[in-house]
Amino acid sequence: MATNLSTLSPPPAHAVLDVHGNAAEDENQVPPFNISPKTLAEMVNPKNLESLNREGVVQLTAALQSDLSNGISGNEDDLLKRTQHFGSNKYKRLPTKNFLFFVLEALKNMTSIVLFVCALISLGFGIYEHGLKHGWFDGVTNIVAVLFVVVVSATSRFGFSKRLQQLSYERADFKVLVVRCGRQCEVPASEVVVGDLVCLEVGDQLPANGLLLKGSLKVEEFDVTGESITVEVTVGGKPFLLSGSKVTDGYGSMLVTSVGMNTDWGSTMRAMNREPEPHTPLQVQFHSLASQIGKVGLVVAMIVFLVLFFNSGETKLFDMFKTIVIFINSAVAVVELAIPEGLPLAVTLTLSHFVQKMKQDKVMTRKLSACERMGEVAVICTNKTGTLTVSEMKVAEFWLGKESILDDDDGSVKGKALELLNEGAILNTSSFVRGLISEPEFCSSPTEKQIIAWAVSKKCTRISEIKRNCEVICVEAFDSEKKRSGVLIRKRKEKEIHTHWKGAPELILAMCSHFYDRNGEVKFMTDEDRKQLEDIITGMAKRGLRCISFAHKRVIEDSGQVCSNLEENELILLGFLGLDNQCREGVGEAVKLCEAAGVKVIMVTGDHVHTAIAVATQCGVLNPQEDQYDRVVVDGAKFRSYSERERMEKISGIKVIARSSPDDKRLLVKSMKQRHSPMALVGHGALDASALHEADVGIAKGIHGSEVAKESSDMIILDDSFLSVVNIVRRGRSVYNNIGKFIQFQLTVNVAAFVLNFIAAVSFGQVPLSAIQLLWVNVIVDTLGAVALAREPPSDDLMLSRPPVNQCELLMVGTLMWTNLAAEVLYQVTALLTLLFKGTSVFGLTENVTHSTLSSFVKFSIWLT
Ligand SMILES: Nc1ncnc2c1ncn2[C@@H]1O[C@H](COP(=O)(O)OP(=O)(O)OP(=O)(O)O)[C@@H](O)[C@H]1O
Ligand SMILES: [Ca+2]
Repeated sequence: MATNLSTLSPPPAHAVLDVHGNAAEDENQVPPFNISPKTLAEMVNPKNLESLNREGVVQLTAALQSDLSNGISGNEDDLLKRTQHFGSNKYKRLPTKNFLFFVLEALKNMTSIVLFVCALISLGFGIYEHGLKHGWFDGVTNIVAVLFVVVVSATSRFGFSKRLQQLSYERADFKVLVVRCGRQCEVPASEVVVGDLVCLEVGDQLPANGLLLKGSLKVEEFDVTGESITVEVTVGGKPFLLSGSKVTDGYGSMLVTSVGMNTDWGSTMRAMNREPEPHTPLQVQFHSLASQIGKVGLVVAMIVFLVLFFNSGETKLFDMFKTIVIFINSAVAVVELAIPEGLPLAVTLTLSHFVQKMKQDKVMTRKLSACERMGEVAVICTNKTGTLTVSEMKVAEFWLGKESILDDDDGSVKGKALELLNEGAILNTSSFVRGLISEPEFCSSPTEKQIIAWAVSKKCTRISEIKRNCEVICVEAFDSEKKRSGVLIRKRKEKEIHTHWKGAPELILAMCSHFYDRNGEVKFMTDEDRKQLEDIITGMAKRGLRCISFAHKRVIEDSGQVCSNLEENELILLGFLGLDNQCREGVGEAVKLCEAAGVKVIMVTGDHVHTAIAVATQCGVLNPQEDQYDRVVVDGAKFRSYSERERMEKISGIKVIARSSPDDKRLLVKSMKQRHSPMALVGHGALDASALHEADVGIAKGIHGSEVAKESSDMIILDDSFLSVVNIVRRGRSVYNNIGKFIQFQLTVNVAAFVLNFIAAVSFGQVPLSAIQLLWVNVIVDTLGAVALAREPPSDDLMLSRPPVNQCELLMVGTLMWTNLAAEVLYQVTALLTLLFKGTSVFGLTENVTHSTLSSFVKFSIWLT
């Protein structure tokens, strides 16, 4: 999109209008704002142009005690005053569920209720039979035991819900670039106040409602139904910007007019908060497994009850009733133990532990189910710059036309070529300077940062001077799709207008008809020249460099009217920069580890094919001995042109996609889905958002990722490193591993206790493990066991020579596990039954036999953990 800045009447730098004549006399007396939050809110949403025109942007800025170029003063008093008057950019959240909620939840459980009622009845019997003094004991112990169980289970669930809450707090806050007191600084979105100037570029998310002051943008808004619509926002047209929208093109700055609950986004967020976190697939499966087992348990419990009842031979009504209560108690306990509620809980705990651990490893989890899916991932698709390689680049080569220029012979370059190149480098960028003028710090993509730093290092360049002399009329922002950026500038001193382009070298070269030579002369580009220039580009790429090409053209002013579009033909080539980008330390090993673990790594990069091959070889993604490049490396354009069938055929071989556009990532995700290979995708740009969203696990980069990409992702790697991705895979596998172990443990205990009680009841007419005892075992198994297993750290052999986890396999749990389980149960039941039936004769046990049975059983269970 070409953005025309010339048509906008530039607002005065300092608005001195005192609209309300309300000057502060006393320094300490905070002058109030004479405009209400309500008026402001209603001006922007619904987009009320009339009311805005009545007020006027300049006057409005002044009324908000802000400045069109310097922003608000931003000191503590100022910020406080603003939040007091206009509110803060925070959203009221639903009160968190308190502990009592979880206690009630646990009490609502059918088993708890039955046991509680049984305990009450047994208290009644006790007192009736033995009098208050001696009869209360049994009943009260039972009641206390039930309550204790309830409290323990409520505590663990309460803790988990708090952790999840914390997670969503962190998620909602992102960094925003604002101008305060003339300086650009990053603040969390929640600290943006009314009156702030916010700088916006492609990929940003709007933190509040406001008005566009400079530049022009395309934003993606959400209408009431949640559909996204693209809206053009211009200063002269409709300058309204709504909180929560995403910037898809252009750049500019906005004045914040409403924050927090005064924006629509506020209500959206509130609605979002209300939705409970949906269960992950594993949790859902285990819930249904638990309830199915519960049903089986119920049937068996009925049988146990009937057997017990008919064996008891009670005839007196009172005794019969009493026995029934005891039996119901036992039967319920059997069911309780049979139900593996521990399974869903174990998954929940394992996942929450995962989230915590990942946070320590600089990974933020936005979606719980992603933790599970990471264990299944068979393909990791990653970009190159900053993930496989370090994020800093270095200018390694500089070519002026066909001549390579070494650092120390700058002086030998004649003419204006170098000056023009520097101009292009400094003005043709969306980056901004942060910090003090004396120690500038550039904030932008690694590429732009390096280009500017290189230009600044040239003796003849002074940023401030160039910026003062040149006015930017029109811009075309860089994105991965277009792979180039351009500006139209007016030089005030020389009264000249120039177009500057920079971008991927083949693209720029194709737009050029002339080039500069070392003597500063402009020469026509013959076919032979063109061929030589192409060879230079290929040569740089083969040395592993990212190549950026620069071109310019002087535009003839046609009756004083400058066209607002950037010219794309007959440009003069200025030169090439080659940026060196080293691999990250340890990436080679990490890629190897993935290979050993059966996870394929695909590198998708916007760079030249040869650059991609060179870097991929360095990082170990390509193996120069084995790989035939024509099979494993594919150009983005070619990949896009494949028919669906062709793509499916070739995709298993592809390891590198070069000169890719964001669309390729989406195609890749789609094809992998069709092949049922779970994939994780690492992305950063705003245009990667849909691919990130569609991938099984979308991973956004924390440092160089755009807000939109982060918003669409499942996880964010805060250090941008590929090593973190591998780390998540390892943890994801450990989730399955721990859960697998837990299933085995829980089922063994359940089945053993179940069988034991059943056999004893049928043949003995009595259950060895009483209801309360079983309840204890249940707590230990379900809760403590889950906690213990969830914390098991991942080991390296989870990665080595092991294929990715397959979810179906886990649940059918392999034959090995069933044999293990059967053997374990058989062993336990035999041992315990021997103890129970023959305890007195064989081991000479005289004590309460059931007591030792219980303790042996508990020991078995704990030992299993
Ligand atoms: N800021 C920029 N201005 C102009 N051209 C650029 C800029 N950044 C990159 N390029 C050119 O565009 C090409 C693709 O860059 P792009 O940023 O799209 O890659 P990418 O998809 O992010 O790849 P990677 O995985 O390596 O990060 C580069 O090879 C370079 O020639
Ligand atoms: Ca249970």
